[in-house]
Amino acid sequence: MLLLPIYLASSSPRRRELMEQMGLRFSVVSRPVDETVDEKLSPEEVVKSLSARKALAVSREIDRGLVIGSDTVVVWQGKIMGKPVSDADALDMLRCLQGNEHSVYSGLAVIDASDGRMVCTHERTRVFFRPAGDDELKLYVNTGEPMDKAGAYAIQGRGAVFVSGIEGCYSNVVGLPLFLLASVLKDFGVNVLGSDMN
Ligand SMILES: Cc1cn([C@H]2C[C@H](O)[C@@H](COP(=O)(O)OP(=O)(O)OP(=O)(O)O)O2)c(=O)[nH]c1=O
Repeated sequence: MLLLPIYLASSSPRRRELMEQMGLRFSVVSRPVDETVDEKLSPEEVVKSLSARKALAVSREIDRGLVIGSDTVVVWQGKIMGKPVSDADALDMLRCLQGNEHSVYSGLAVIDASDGRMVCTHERTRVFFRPAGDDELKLYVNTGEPMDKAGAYAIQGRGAVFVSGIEGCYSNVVGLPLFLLASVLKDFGVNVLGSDMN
């Protein structure tokens, strides 16, 4: 039987590493998408909509295979934070997050390119930051790590020094909820732990 190719529709090195952690054979194919969203959408609607757009942009170009798209945002007191646009923006985000709890939402869209069937879902993780002063936050911004991360931190990097705890899925915070991905892939006939592994 021909194995179904799997495509990760993402330019994120974190998502690629998380996919590798699952032992899946896959290709990375990322296409630019319009990331503007209606401000009235809830966080889960935002991440699901953007995940679907990313996966669709790739699935349109192929005849066969499963395409995975994902999007991650940080939500603090109802405010959706994407990636910071400047160091000052990163510092503003971190000032909000320190000493507080926030949620990380990741969307997950999987499309079977052969028939267009799509499963689109999301996961939420609560994250708790200890209090931190401006001196420390500025030092962190100066590392450069916050710049391509939603909410201006990386739990898998030095940003971990601020994280006093989480409730929920860890890989969801890094950018791809792996237990959810495994469960959705099963719906499409791919068993991550099974002998039919790609
Ligand atoms: C909160 C958090 C986010 N992130 C990252 C994951 C995502 O790469 C990024 C959120 O940006 P996204 O827009 O979700 O993804 P991306 O632009 O990096 O990649 P693509 O759209 O091509 O898939 O933030 C971390 O790496 N660690 C964290 O702790």
